[in-house]
Parts: sequence; structure tokens; C-alpha cells
Amino acid sequence: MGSSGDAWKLKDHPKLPKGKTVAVIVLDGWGEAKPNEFNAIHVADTPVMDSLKEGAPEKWRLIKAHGYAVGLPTEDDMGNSEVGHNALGAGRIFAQGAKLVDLALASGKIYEGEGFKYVKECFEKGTLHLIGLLSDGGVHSRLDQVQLLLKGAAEHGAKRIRVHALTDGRDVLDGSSVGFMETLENDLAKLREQGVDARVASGGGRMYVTMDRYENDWDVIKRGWDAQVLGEAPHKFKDPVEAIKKLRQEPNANDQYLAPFVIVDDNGKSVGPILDGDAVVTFNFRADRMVMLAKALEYADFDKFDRVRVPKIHYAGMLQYDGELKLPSKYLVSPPEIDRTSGEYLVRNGVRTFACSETVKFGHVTFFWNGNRSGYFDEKLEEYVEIPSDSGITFNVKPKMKALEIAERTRDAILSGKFDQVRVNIPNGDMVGHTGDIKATIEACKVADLGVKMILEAIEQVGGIYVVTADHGNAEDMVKRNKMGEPALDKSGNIQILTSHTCEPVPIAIGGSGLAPGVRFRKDLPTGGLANVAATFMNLHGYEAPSDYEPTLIEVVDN
Ligand SMILES: O=C(O)[C@@H](CO)OP(=O)(O)O
Ligand SMILES: [Mn+2]
Ligand SMILES: [Mn+2]
Repeated sequence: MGSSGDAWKLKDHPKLPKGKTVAVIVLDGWGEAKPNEFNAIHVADTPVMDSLKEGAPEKWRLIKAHGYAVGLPTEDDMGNSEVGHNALGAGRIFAQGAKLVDLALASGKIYEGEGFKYVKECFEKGTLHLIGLLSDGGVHSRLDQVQLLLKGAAEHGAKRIRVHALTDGRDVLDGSSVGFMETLENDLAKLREQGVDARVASGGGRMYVTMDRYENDWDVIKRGWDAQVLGEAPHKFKDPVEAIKKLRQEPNANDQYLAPFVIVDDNGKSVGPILDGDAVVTFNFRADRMVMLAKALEYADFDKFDRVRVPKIHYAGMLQYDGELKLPSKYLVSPPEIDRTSGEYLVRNGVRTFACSETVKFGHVTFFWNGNRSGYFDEKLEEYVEIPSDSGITFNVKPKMKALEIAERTRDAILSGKFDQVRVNIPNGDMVGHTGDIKATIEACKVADLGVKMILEAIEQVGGIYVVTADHGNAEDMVKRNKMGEPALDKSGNIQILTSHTCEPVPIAIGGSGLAPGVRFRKDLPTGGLANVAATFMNLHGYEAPSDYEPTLIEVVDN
């Protein structure tokens, strides 16, 4: 479809009126699971979300938010914000980065593309550096892909390889970093046997080193830069497995926040700084937490921190992380082409749009929602508001986060009468859930519920409509479970706290005094998922969704 005015024109919905204010509320990390003590949402006082549930089955239901429903490679893949908000915003299911990388590695096409050829130009004289998250979580990266890439790079001529590994503990159990590093070390040893000088060069915990997002805290990127590029870090080790084991023993240490370290030789010299003539690949496929590093690696003009030394390198991302900024300019695998999103359609049909969250989730309701595209479609019709997040803390310390500020700004936007759609992400269940602190997560869920209350009250005042849903599970289950669904105990008989997302379905509720009588959830879409939501709210704005969108979840029955 072209971009001429007519191509963007949406058909009128045969029954539903235009002009209602529609609030689309996304609770981040808010799934539906059995009620028990590890279900922070169940334990928390959440009267508003509880009352919405009473509207089942006509006004409340569950939808899928993981696996195939959001374009992930398998049904065992938990949902995440990128794929979740992509599906919510785009109304269709796209094969996501994880899947596209799998395919490119399996077919070998990854080695034929421009991106790989570009980094390969350095193989003769320089070092290939691989930077990214060492994890099998499948949210930002996958270890098996890194293993294949290492092997493939060596087969295609890389003679010297350095890995800069970020430890996870957020998409996988805390402490699993040791095993992942051992696996990597084994692979590197095999490469060394084949004559490739392959080693780990640096490391650090993802939340403290490198993987910040939406420019919340540039110090995080700087810590990574110092270790990866300059070869400088407060901790020096000869062996990366030992590094992780030792650093995990420090007070309050965990995989997510592990201190940065470099691997040094017998003379105490870093074994892998990034130098002129080297090649660099950031191997995460997911965008948000790689964009800041990509800017530091690629931009000549850069003032976020003092880079001290800017090596002349050939840099490629696993994917291109930002289609609008064309960042990075070189990449190994083309990202999903998420076009014609609901946001763009609605704006081109004159729907005035407001989007809001706090920094740590701001890009979720803008960048991810719009198909990994930054900026406005039409500045005159859109306003995106970012509430600054706290930085330098773990969110269990302040589980309220900025939920109430987000809700207040959204309430004001609704009452201003200036917008037809207001769209928010309330982060608490997810961000606090990731800390594994159950008590704080219960508090977080309570505040998220208060935020929803404030927005629903404003919608009531203007006679509007609400759609309340979530992007994937997290807070509803805080413990690792065995196949029977019971808490899985570790060797010492302790429960294992689950910091990650889940494969649980998420709720969706519709309502508000502006909702036309007779609107209810259809019964013939029992397997509906996040991608069905866009057509649903397009209907509530008075439009039919484009014909290739996943079907709407609602029907209008004549009373
Ligand atoms: O924090 C993140 O990067 C991911 C988990 O790795 O969470 P979300 O998908 O909710 O943003
Ligand atoms: Mn999320
Ligand atoms: Mn999350």
C-alpha cells in the first residue's frame, strides 16, 4: 500500500461512532495466573483491576502474549515489551528479531549480507569484538546464536575474537551467568585449538553496564565503554568464570548488577580493548537496550560522555536497531519491517494522539508501538510525554515509580479535550517484578492499580472508552516452577525467585460510559492475542481496521 492519502483512509465502522476519547492502558508485566502467595498481583490490593474482571466474559477476557502470538520462535518463548508493544501497535504478527536471526544463521545468509562483509574486512589485521547479553532468555539475545556466530565468524576468517559479555539474571535465573560463561569458555577453547585467538575480554551486569535504555543513565554506557573499548575497569581478572564467581560474592551483588571487569594477561594488561582497525558486532537482536551503545560506537558527534578514545572500527549490529535513525548503519540481519501501524493509520485519519510513560518505558508506547520507529507521524496531531524515571536505583527501593505522575498527566490530557486517543504504559509490575523483591512488587501492583483508577475516572468524566491490557506477564508469578506447577527448589531446598517475564496470558478489559451499548467481546476468537487489540481500539474510534490486521476482539450486538 502506498502512502497517498487514500491508501491511509480507514473505512467507517458500520455501527460504532467516532469522536469518543479512547484510553489505551498497558500495564507492563501484568499477567493472569493462579492466586497464591507468589502472585504479587493477587496478594496486592488491586480493587480496580479486580472489578474489571467482574465484567467477564463480555467486557473482560484473557489474550495470549507470548510465543507465536507475538512472532517469537517457539511457544516456550516468554513475551517481552518489544514484541508485545509491536503486536499491540501494529495489529499484526511479525516474525521478530529472535526468529529472523535464527533463520539467517541456519541458512548461512547472515554471512552473505553487507553487514557481515563489512566487519569481515577487518578480519585480516584486526580483532572481531562481540558485545552483548550472555543469556538464553531469548528477550534481547540468545547464547546459541552467539555460539553459531562465533563458529561462523572463525570459519569465515576471523583470527582474533574478543567477547564482551553482559550477565543477565533478569530474563533467566539469577546466578545462571556462571553456567553461560562456562559454556562460552568451552566454545572459545575449541576455537583456540583450531588456531583462533578467541577470548573473553570484559564483562559486567546488564543493568549496570551497557544495557540502559531511552537515555535514562549514560553512566551505564560509559562503564561499558571503559571496559570494552578502553580496557579499563575497577576489577581485573585472568579468568572470566572466576570473575563472575568472585564478583557475585560482593554484598548485594547479582547477575543484573554485576560490577564491570576486564580480563588481563600476566602483565596486568587488558586482553581486548577495541582498537583502530577492529570490527565490532553487538549481538543483541532487541533494540532498546543497544541503541545507546550503538550511538557511542557510531556517531562522530557525541557528547553524552567523554569517550576518551574513539577507535576507527567497522561496526555492525545484529539488527538495525532504529529504522528512523538508520542506527546502526550496518547490520547482520534485516529487522522485521513493521509498517502501517495503528498509530500511523489513526493519525492519518485525524485521530489526535497522546502517549505517555516514564523514561524506562517511554519508548515502549512510542518507539515499539510505532514499529521501532522514533519520532512523530504528525507533530500537529500527536504529543508524546516522557516523565523522567529515577536513575541509579533498583526499583524495589521506590516501587511507586512514576505511576501516579503518568496517570495525572494522562488524566489532564483526557480532560483537556485535545486528544482522541491517550495511550500509556504503567511500568510498575514489570520493573519491580524484575528485582525479584516480592514485597516491593506487591506495593508496585497496588500503585499501578491506583494509576488505572485515576485514568478511568477521567475517562468517565468525558464519557470516553477505556481499553486496559498488558504486554506480557511478570508480577503474577515470582517463583520458578517445576513441570507440576509447584515451586521448584534448588539444591539447598530453597525456592528460586523468578525475576523474568512469563508465558501467562494477559487480561484485556473494555468499558466506559462512552462504550456503545451492545459492544462485547466475541466468543469465536478464543486464541486471540495482543495483535488483535489494534483492530479492537480502531473500532472503538469508529473505524474498521485494515483488512490484513488480525481480527477485532469485539462485536456489536443489537439490543
Ligand atoms: O528490561 C528489559 O529489557 C526486559 C527484560 O529483559 O523487560 P521488558 O521487555 O518488559 O522491557
Ligand atoms: Mn514489558
Ligand atoms: Mn520486563
